[in-house]
Amino acid sequence: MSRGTPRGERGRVVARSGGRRIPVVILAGFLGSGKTTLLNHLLHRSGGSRIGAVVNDFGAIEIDAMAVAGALGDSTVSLGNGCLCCAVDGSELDVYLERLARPSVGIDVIVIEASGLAEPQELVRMVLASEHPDIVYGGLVEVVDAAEFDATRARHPEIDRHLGLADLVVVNKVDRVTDAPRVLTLVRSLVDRAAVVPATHGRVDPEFLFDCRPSRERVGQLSFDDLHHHENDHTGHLHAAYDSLSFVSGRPLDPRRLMRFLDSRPEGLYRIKGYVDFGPYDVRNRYAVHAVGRFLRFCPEPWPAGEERLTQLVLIGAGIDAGALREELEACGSDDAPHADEHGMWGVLRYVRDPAA
Ligand SMILES: Nc1nc2c(ncn2[C@@H]2O[C@H](COP(=O)(O)OP(=O)(O)OP(=O)(O)O)[C@@H](O)[C@H]2O)c(=O)[nH]1
Repeated sequence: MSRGTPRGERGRVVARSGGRRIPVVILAGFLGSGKTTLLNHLLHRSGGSRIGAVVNDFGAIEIDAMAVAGALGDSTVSLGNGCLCCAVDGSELDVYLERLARPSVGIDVIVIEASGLAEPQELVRMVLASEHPDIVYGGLVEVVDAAEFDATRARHPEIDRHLGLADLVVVNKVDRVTDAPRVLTLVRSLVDRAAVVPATHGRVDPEFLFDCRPSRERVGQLSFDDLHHHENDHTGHLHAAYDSLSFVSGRPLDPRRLMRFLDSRPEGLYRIKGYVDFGPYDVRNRYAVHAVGRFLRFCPEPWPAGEERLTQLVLIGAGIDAGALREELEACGSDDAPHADEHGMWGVLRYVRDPAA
C-alpha cells in the first residue's frame, strides 16, 4: 500500500478500555498550499467532533474555533522550534500526543499540521513508532496548491514522492486556475491510489479525514443509522458533489473476496466505513472498516450482545457506479461453508495493527 510505510503497520486495533483509539491525521503540503486554511475549515465544520491540533504556528489558527473544538491549552500544542521534523525523536511527539489524548480532554481526532518543509514520511514514521496506547495513525493528507503546482514541482521534485505516500490529496486553490482538470489529472497520475479531491479554501468534507460525531450525541457506539444519517446531515452541501451507497447484508462476507474488492476499488471511491461480518472466519468479532482513499484499516471488536450480525457499509465517492459496486459487494458473500479455512483472514489482518489486542 505504501512505499514508505509497511502495509501491515498502517492500522491498529482501535480499542482502549471503554473507548476507541484516537486517530492521528498528518496534514502536509508545501509552503502556502493551504494547510492552515484547511485546518481552520475542519475546526469549523467538524460538527460535534473535538479536534486536537499540533501546529507550528499559533498565529494563523482561528483560536475561537479551536476553543470550540477543545479546551484551549489542553488541545493545542505549539512547537516552539517551528518544525515537527526537528522534534528530537518519537518520544517528544509522544509528549504532545499524550497531552491531547488525555481522556479529560475528550478529543476525537488529532491533526498534526506539518511545517511546509517537513518530510511527511518522517512524520508518518514518528506517529507509527509512537508507543502511546490510545492513539492510532489515521493517514496522510497532502495539500497542493493547484495554481503553483507546476512551479512547485520544478522547485521541489520531491513533491512527487510525497504525493505517492499520501492517502488523500487535496488539490486546493482551484479557484485560481483555469485548467483545473489538467492539474487534477496530473496529480492523479502521481498518486498511488490516494483519493484526489479538488477544493477551494480547504473546504473538504471532514468525513474524508475522520469519522465525525453525529450532531446529536448518543451514548455508546454509533449505530448504522447514525453513520448513514450523518452522510446527509450537517455537511449537506459538501455531499452534493458525491454519491453514496449503503450496503447491508445478513450474509457473512468472505475475507479474500472482500480484500480483492478493496484492492481494486475504483479511484473515485473516496470513503468506506461501517462494519463487516466475516461469519465463521471470526465468530466473536465484527470488523469496523475505515478507508479513505487508499488508506485502509480494520478494527475487530466483539459483537455487542444481542446485536444482529450484519455487514453494514457506507461507500462515498464521485462518479462511482453504485449499482455495480453493490453487485460486487454482494459477490463478496461467503459460500455457506460451516468452517473457515485457516488462512482466509490473513489479507484482512494485514490491516489490523495488533490482532491480539
Ligand atoms: N485564492 C485562494 N487562496 C487560498 C485558498 N486556500 C488558501 N488560500 C490562501 O493562501 C494563503 C496560504 O494559505 P495557508 O492556509 O496559510 O497555507 P499553509 O499551507 O498553512 O502555509 P504555510 O504554513 O506557510 O506552509 C493564505 O493567504 C490563504 O488565505 C484557496 O483555495 N484559494
